[in-house]
Amino acid sequence: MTESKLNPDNLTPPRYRGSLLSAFHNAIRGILIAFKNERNLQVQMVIATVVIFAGIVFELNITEWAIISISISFVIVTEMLNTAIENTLNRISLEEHPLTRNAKDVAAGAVLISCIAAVVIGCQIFIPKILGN
Ligand SMILES: Nc1ncnc2c1ncn2[C@@H]1O[C@H](COP(=O)(O)OP(=O)(O)OP(=O)(O)O)[C@@H](O)[C@H]1O
Repeated sequence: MTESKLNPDNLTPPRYRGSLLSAFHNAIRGILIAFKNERNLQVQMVIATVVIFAGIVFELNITEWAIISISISFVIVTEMLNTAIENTLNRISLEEHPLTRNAKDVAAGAVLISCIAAVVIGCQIFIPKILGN
């Protein structure tokens, strides 16, 4: 389908429009594909599991669990968006290009910021508990 034939009020090409159920199925597929193919996501999930286990051991309160949950989700979401951006750029062209480099580096930078924030939050929550304060 050419771009000119797309309805500006609904930019999804007709052949990809589906039910709510198929949208949910596609989203689950996206999550599974990302976790299967992205080593960084697998490492982040291992770290998240350790953090959740530590949260149980140190008996985090409801607010601390909320902050930890948001931090873990933030890292996973930025990593998945980074993967989506990388895939899109690679689909457009595998040729070296400074704009592709910038786009990939900016996306990777977003992941780095989310990881640093998660580490800082983890330290703020767990260090006082480890030190027994
Ligand atoms: N087509 C390209 N043109 C220019 N630079 C590129 C291109 N593809 C990748 N790069 C550079 O190489 C880096 C790594 O890109 P790549 O697509 O291999 O990501 P990756 O190593 O799989 O990253 P991640 O670990 O986040 O999945 C990019 O951040 C960018 O600096």
